[in-house]
Amino acid sequence: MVVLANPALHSIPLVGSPKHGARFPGIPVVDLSRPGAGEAIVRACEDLGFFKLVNHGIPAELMRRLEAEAVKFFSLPQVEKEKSGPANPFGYGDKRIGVNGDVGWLEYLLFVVTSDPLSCTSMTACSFRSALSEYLVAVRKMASDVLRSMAEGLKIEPRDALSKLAMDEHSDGIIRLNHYPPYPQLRGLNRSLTGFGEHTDPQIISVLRSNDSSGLQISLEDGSWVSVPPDQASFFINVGDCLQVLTNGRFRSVRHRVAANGVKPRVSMIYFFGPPPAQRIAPLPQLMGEGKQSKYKEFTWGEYKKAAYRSRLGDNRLVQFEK
Ligand SMILES: C=C1C[C@]23C[C@@]1(O)CC[C@H]2[C@@]12CC[C@H](O)[C@@](C)(C(=O)O1)[C@H]2[C@@H]3C(=O)O
Ligand SMILES: O=C(O)CCC(=O)C(=O)O
Ligand SMILES: [Fe+2]
Repeated sequence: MVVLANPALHSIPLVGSPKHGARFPGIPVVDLSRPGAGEAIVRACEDLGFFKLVNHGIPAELMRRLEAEAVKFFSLPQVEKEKSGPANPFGYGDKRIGVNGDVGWLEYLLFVVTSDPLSCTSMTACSFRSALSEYLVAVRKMASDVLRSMAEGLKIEPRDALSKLAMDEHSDGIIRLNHYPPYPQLRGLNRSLTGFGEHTDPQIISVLRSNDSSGLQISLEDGSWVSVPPDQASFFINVGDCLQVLTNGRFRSVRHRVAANGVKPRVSMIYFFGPPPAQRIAPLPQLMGEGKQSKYKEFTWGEYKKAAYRSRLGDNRLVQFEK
């Protein structure tokens, strides 16, 4: 493993660019406004656990406003930003991800989404809070549409079987704003710095939007990595560990990572939709044929999350819950 010998970087590993697999047909694109969206979502979640969403109905202005507020925050002097930290796990974080020794070339803000989104961000400016609050409301509505459409594609009733887990008033939502700063010393090296190391997201789905800077990569079933071309007008949806369990392994919780190219800063915003802490996570009975056994032991989201927060970023967190 190559690491940059700069103590300020906490030995952040370098990553090369993935070679495009000749047989990879590209990231699936789902048009949420079209009648066949449900089937397309199911196909993408089975094949990759990941897809790009277009015609999602979220005004570009909402995304641009939140991005501009995030950029304004990340441009503050370090001492100012650190007044909102350290992330434990919520707040401002710099290079350290979680509390178990993971590091990456990024800084971030992590907030819990409460039923009153404004109260969770008392540490940020008023304009930031209102941009965030409007964004959260819009993304919630869109994620609910995506999960309903997914249920339709899976042919399960009721159609809110999935969306109600993510949209309940006690659902455990998190919003994360990531900033991967430039790193001029990388120029000419043809390498990137690990921005966010490889991992799966523990929740049901994650809804990601970024600026037009590359870096996100996903892992295919054969273990190879492919780059996701950025698209600031679209959203990217990740299947998380919970959704893999809810579908008894039919959907793939996608392994992904971010390689910080060091040239153009990347700014991303990810809304993680988790179920309520007391929610039992088990395959949906509607998806279990007669006599079919669950591949997983029973657990609640609260139990899973506790175990997840004790793990390292790259660990396979589901393995200890497999039968
Ligand atoms: C190393 C860690 C950071 C993380 C909590 C964990 O112990 C393992 C899961 C990590 C992750 C990945 C997806 C999301 O970014 C995140 C907020 C989450 O729910 O699980 C992070 C956690 C974090 O940064 O606190
Ligand atoms: O910043 C990104 O583009 C993705 C980060 C990510 O995967 C995460 O925060 O869980
Ligand atoms: Fe992630």
